[in-house]
Amino acid sequence: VTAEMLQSGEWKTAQFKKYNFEALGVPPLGGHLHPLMKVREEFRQIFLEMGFEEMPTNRFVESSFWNFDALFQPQQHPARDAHDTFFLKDPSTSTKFPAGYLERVKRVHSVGGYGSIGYGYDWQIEEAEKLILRTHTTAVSSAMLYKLAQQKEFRPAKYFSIDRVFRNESVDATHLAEFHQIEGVIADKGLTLGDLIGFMNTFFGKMGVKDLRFKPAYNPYTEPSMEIFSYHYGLKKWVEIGNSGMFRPEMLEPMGLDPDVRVIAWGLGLERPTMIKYGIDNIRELLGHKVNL
Ligand SMILES: COC[C@@H]1[C@H](c2ccc(C#Cc3ccccc3)cc2)[C@@H]2CN(C(=O)Nc3ccc(OC4CC4)cc3)C[C@@H](O)[C@@H](O)CN12
Repeated sequence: VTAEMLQSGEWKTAQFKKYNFEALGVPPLGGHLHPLMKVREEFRQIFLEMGFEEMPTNRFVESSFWNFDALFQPQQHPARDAHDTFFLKDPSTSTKFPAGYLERVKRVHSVGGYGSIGYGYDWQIEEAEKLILRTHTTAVSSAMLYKLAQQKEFRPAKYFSIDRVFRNESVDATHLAEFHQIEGVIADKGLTLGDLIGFMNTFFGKMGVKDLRFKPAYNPYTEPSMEIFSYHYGLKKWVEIGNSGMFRPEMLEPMGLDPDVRVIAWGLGLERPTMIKYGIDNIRELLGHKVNL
């Protein structure tokens, strides 16, 4: 029946075939999770079954204070300039920080403390107030550790996060201006580098990745730091699968954590394992053909 038939009255004399009530409707297309979200869920289950608590990473905008200064990353570090970081225009700053903590961060950057000589530069609050798109989820890890340090009684903690991070980098077939970072953090008294190495073997072992190798590396916020490698039998070569380290005292003690509290942490990306698992060799396929990069 059409609108014309109704208007003209033709519907009164039209011959219609018998309605077949047995006819099957068109089967609705089933939805499906995006490959990145399927792999995210696999990692989340591994963390949850190992007793980790998920961190609140549902805010992409971060202050430079929590993303860099709290992590003892100096204000003149190249990662903090507009070539690598997305700065917000409006609002451009946040000014709410815990006063005492901010003073201790300022001091440890400029004159040192807690056994450190610091960086010896004139730390500027204006730099710390700048709002950015977080460049790593470690910004949330620092806020969680600060909160842990405010507890009256220290208790060990295991946190994880899997969420988007943003870097103002040139994009190519395997790098985008944004990607997903997977991060794990374990805080306890007396943890050692051996515990970190052992835990990496256990964690990656749950994904069938064995025989890890660790290479000394540098991060502003961890000392020692190690890149993590695994032998890829398909590619017949060692591939980097993540980065790790022990958060520095210059990061932990200004928060108020006791000097004997050690925090081991590690991170990896979500895109690479997803592309390997699903045999995707161009990151554009991961984000749909519409993404003109
Ligand atoms: C700017 O790029 C950063 C991203 C991403 C990354 C790197 C470091 C961290 C970190 C950290 C960290 C360190 C110390 C303390 C806290 C966090 C997080 C993500 C991956 C890290 N990478 C990466 O994921 N590679 C990877 C991971 C897993 C994998 O297969 C699965 C095991 C089965 C295969 C490959 C290495 C490279 O892909 C690298 O080119 C891209 N990296």
